[in-house]
Amino acid sequence: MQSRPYCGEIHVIIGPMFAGKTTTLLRRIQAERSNGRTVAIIKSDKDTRYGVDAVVTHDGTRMPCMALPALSMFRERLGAEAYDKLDVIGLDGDYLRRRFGSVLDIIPLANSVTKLSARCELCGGRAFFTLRKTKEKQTELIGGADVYMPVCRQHYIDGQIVVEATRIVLDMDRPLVV
Ligand SMILES: Nc1ncnc2c1ncn2[C@@H]1O[C@H](COP(=O)(O)OP(=O)(O)O)[C@@H](O)[C@H]1O
Ligand SMILES: Cc1cn([C@H]2C[C@H](O)[C@@H](COP(=O)(O)O)O2)c(=O)[nH]c1=O
Repeated sequence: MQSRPYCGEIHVIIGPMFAGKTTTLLRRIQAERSNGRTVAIIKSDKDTRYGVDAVVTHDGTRMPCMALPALSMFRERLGAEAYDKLDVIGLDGDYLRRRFGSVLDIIPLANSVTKLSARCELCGGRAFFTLRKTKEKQTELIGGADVYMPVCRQHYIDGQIVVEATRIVLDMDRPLVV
């Protein structure tokens, strides 16, 4: 009797910044390696925050990785047969709580989805969202605690009002260019 081909697993971890997505991933990798498995680590080459060729947590734990311009290139680099278990991590929402990147597209294909929370920097409660502290408006803005903070629902709403008011005031102070 022919055995069925192994068809792999996909596990997704989402959540706001500082929720421990990278920490969880690095722990899983460590556990897989301890079990004698070979693990490839891939990240977007846009993420240059704490180094180009390493995945780094916000508290400084790091592991070397391959940085690719598009994550879908991992098939070209490693071969479609090279993996049987895929752990994917990413932000589910941007600073305006809109879907971010393509991690949500993988959910219908996944075996498991874990949404982590961080600690709200304003009240210590569970933080589900990422607040941008600066006035930049573009969706993609690489940064860490200098630009972003995790917040609970209440402080997200309060924070958006404060950030928007600050933006208006700063824009009023800008010299008029004619
Ligand atoms: N407000 C916060 N809530 C939770 N963790 C925080 C916060 N600020 C800093 N950290 C640090 O960030 C670490 C999580 O970082 P990391 O795993 O890189 O998160 P993620 O990949 O989800 O952004 C925590 O272990 C903690 O040391
Ligand atoms: C909310 C938000 C985040 N980003 C960027 C900022 C960081 O470089 C990454 C998230 O990294 P983490 O490992 O989850 O901490 O994404 C962005 O470009 N736009 C946003 O709205």
